[in-house]
Amino acid sequence: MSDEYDVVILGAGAVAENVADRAVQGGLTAVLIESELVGGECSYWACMPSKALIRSGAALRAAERVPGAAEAVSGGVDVAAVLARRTRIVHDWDDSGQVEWVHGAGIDLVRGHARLSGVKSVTVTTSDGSERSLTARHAVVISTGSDPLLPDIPGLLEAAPWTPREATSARVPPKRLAIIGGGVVAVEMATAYSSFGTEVTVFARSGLLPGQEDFAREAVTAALRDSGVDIRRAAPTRVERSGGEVTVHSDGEAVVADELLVATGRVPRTSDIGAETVGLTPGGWIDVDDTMLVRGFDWLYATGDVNHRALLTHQGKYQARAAGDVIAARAKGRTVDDSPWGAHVATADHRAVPQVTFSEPTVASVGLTSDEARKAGFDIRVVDYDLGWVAGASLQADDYEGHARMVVDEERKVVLGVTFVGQDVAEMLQAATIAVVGEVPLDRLWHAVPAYPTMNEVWLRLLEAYGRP
Ligand SMILES: Cc1cc2nc3c(=O)[nH]c(=O)nc-3n(C[C@H](O)[C@H](O)[C@H](O)COP(=O)(O)OP(=O)(O)OC[C@H]3O[C@@H](n4cnc5c(N)ncnc54)[C@H](O)[C@@H]3O)c2cc1C
Ligand SMILES: NC(=O)c1ccc[n+]([C@@H]2O[C@H](COP(=O)([O-])OP(=O)(O)OC[C@H]3O[C@@H](n4cnc5c(N)ncnc54)[C@H](O)[C@@H]3O)[C@@H](O)[C@H]2O)c1
Repeated sequence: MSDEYDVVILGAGAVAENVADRAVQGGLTAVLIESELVGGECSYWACMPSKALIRSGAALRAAERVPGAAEAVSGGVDVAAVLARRTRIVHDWDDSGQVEWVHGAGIDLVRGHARLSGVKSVTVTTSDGSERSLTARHAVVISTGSDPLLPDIPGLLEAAPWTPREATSARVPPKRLAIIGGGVVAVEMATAYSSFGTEVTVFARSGLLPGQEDFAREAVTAALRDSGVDIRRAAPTRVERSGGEVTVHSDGEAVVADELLVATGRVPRTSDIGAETVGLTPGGWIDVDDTMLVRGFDWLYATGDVNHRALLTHQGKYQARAAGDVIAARAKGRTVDDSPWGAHVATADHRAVPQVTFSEPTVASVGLTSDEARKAGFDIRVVDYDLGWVAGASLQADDYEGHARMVVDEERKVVLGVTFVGQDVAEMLQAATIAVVGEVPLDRLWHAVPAYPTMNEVWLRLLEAYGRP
């Protein structure tokens, strides 16, 4: 293996893999450096295992809502089978399949901890303590992801709390689980663990899913409470562990649990990457332009969680495609298209980020919420429709409950954002993303006919509710 590559990439998560792939397809050589598992957080401790923990409960409840199938449901989820499926989905935390893909794609892989060591220079410390220097001819890419944020609560660290890693890789569910945080991780893990019969208490100081439309937040909160989850709008003030039990103090009350999950956000994995050797601040998020070039550099890029643009795998991979392509274009002297929505920029990060929270009901949203659109100065009209009134939804489940909202830019008559809440709405999101990114005028959307009887007919109802422009 050479010590000089066109592109040297710190990390080999899903995002880094895509940078390398695009760079190689653009005619460059690339090496990934990984200290843990190739595939990163998403494959082994985040997106994939968390959804595996949720899916069985969702499938069971979907069956219970359809007479004819409901009668065949004779119990709750088989927890051992759910956990076994989760373990299969993460390949028992073995990355050999991903390593095979890396080699098949013509990418080199070095195992070890990578640190920047000057301009276009990276030093790798391998597991036996030896060091190896790698030099980049064109670009170095930081794709080291993020770590869980542990808030400064007295007693928290001593109580050995779970981070999302322990929650998604647990071999046995606890009888009682307390969760600090009200974001996506907290909501999804409360959904999963309550389906296992665990008694769940959530401490969410700003309520659940801040940043989402209020109707979505309320629907998820009500449904979790209905399924027995204790949701408290409070921040813990003190935590203590004694033996097998952990006590969380808040508002003069104490909640006792067997495990405590901290899901209060993320910090950048940049404290030990040699950031100081190139003038960056260790432990800080890395500020990039729309081509993922770190501001102030012409050879250093940052993609994925570490640049703090949108902490989602799909957005990170989108940034990676832009970065891999632009690195190749710059290296080969080809034309760079960095105008908005060009081939070499991640414009969608600003106003068209899709996200699905796999709760019950599921929340699928893209673009601006009504609040965000107003704050951004748009003249908007908000169009709401009850998903339960759509014929396709009434077939999907008896007494289907759900809601759809479309936020319209009145000046240009285009969709700025969409939120769906309900069972099985995740797969409906891509149409909304296309409408938002494509800035499809409403009068043209009328010609995008949804098939009958599917839940996508909500598009027709939203357009009718808006009125033909
Ligand atoms: C519980 C949970 C569920 C989630 N679910 C979803 C979801 O459903 N959908 C979604 O889109 N997003 C989800 N996310 C977010 C998603 O996991 C992240 O956005 C994504 O993993 C970021 O990818 P990345 O490649 O930037 O970082 P990572 O996946 O963290 O990859 C970084 C890699 O770099 C390696 N590394 C770090 N430092 C070094 C170093 N110095 N030297 C060598 N290697 C290094 C790490 O070992 C790691 O493999 C979830 C997050 C959590 C916590
Ligand atoms: N399905 C998905 O797309 C998915 C799933 C999981 C995670 N993710 C991503 O992973 C990232 C991390 O998720 P997350 O849920 O950890 O972070 P988050 O930033 O989404 O939510 C953190 C929450 O914790 C609350 N909080 C912070 N400190 C607190 C305290 N001391 N006491 C009580 N509450 C406190 C905040 O108010 C906030 O609601 C997010 O960016 C998310 O988008 C995505």
